[in-house]
Amino acid sequence: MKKKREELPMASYREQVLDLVKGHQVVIVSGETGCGKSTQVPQFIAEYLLQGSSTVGSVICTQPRRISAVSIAKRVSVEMGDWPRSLGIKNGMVGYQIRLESKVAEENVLVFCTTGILLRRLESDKTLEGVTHVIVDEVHERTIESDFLLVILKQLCSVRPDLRIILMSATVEANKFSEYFGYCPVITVPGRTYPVQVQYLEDVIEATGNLSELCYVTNLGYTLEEDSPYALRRQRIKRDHGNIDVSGKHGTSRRVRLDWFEEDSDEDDPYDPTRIESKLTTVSRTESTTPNEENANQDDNNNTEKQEEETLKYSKQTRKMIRRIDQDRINYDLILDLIDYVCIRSREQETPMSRQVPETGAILVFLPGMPEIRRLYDLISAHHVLGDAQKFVLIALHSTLSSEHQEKAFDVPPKGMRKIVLSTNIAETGVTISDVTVVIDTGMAKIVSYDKKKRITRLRQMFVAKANARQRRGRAGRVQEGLCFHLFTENKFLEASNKLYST
Ligand SMILES: Nc1ncnc2c1ncn2[C@@H]1O[C@H](COP(=O)(O)OP(=O)(O)OP(=O)(O)O)[C@@H](O)[C@H]1O
Repeated sequence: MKKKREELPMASYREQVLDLVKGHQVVIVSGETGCGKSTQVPQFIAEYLLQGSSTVGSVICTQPRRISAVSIAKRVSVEMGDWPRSLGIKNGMVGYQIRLESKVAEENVLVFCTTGILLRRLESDKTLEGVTHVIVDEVHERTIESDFLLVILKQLCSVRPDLRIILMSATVEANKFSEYFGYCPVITVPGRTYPVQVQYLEDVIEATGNLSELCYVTNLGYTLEEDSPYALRRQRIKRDHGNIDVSGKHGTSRRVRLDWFEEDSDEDDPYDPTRIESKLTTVSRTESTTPNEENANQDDNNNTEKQEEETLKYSKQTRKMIRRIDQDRINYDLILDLIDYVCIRSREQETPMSRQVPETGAILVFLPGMPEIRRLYDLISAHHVLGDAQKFVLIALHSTLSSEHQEKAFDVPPKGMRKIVLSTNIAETGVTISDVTVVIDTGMAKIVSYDKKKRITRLRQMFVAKANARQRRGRAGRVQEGLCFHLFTENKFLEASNKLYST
């Protein structure tokens, strides 16, 4: 455990963090995913307080979600050497507090809580008596609560000059927060994750559909019939010839507009081999970027040429399927087939794809919301093999479920059993489900948006931004190497917005 801590990129920034915190009232730690900011920075401060001659002081670390507050508290408690199950007890160093659940003792030097809990405390304890350090994690998510907390903390700075505030953020937007806090110092820490093999929809279909021509049949066998609910309705294409003059009786003439609708053909045009490829590779590059996103875009640009070449390798059948498939719908048949392939059929084959599939470890499926989780849960439970509760542990992860239920996602099942976690974007950041080796990403999320006309906020199902898709795939490589299936095409990924939405 100690060695693992030392290997995290954050470990070599310990002294720098502590020195800056001593010298400045507000410090920003901007770390890439997996650098260890959520688990390490709170420990650095807590350990510093414990080593000090004075016994006064405590650290509060806020998390945007209940699940991350609890899971990080548990991890940190173990890393700090607390006895098992000593969270929130008198002899323990670490505690946590979330809605309806408080495991905190006065003696705890480090307490994790949700942003809402700290806001509630500030109503009655305006100066945060006894607290010497407040750490606000994932500030880049920009929720109303976290923004509001920053406003209050900024005011508190002048009342409590001894209070130290540490804001932790992904690399995007760190400078904005620094500006808000009078250009306070920012420490930037590189990330660390294990390699994750990425398969897009076209790879999945190529490997599952029509490879007998290429001599390696995978037998996943996913095909999409034209009348499938997951198939696109035939597109109607508007043909417009503009205004034309039409002559009438007695030498009169009239100007009319000539336009009509034609049904788009589902067939690949044999005389125009570039037709499908060009549709598959046309990428809009007009999005605006922030400096921090430029690296990501550079990667995308470098990939474009390679991608154009690679697109040619997909068979006619795959290209036809990609054209037919409706990527805006959750394809439950394909997800079920893929889980079945990962857990069962890939073991029986020797193909390039099956060799990449990890034989053990948990499968994490990203879905947009509770109705979708419920539907897939029912389908898996009714499956002739995956529904066997002796071999598969099925867990739903959603913010409305109790923390007791959410915690089951972190338990590693006994040998021989495989865990399948169906989650919304709450598993996208902040939490580490240590045994995940395979991620299946539908690319969809439900996002709170404000309807100006109706003046209401509502949940809209949207395609995720590039950064979110990267974040999701990274969940397969937190603790070991992994594999990610994105159930959308590489082009859809490249066309996705650069802007990170908040989870
Ligand atoms: N419960 C756990 N079990 C095993 N390893 C863990 C656990 N929690 C964290 N780790 C290890 O510590 C690393 C850092 O985790 P941490 O949550 O601190 O990262 P982070 O930089 O805050 O990233 P993110 O913001 O993406 O969550 C993980 O990548 C993982 O290797």
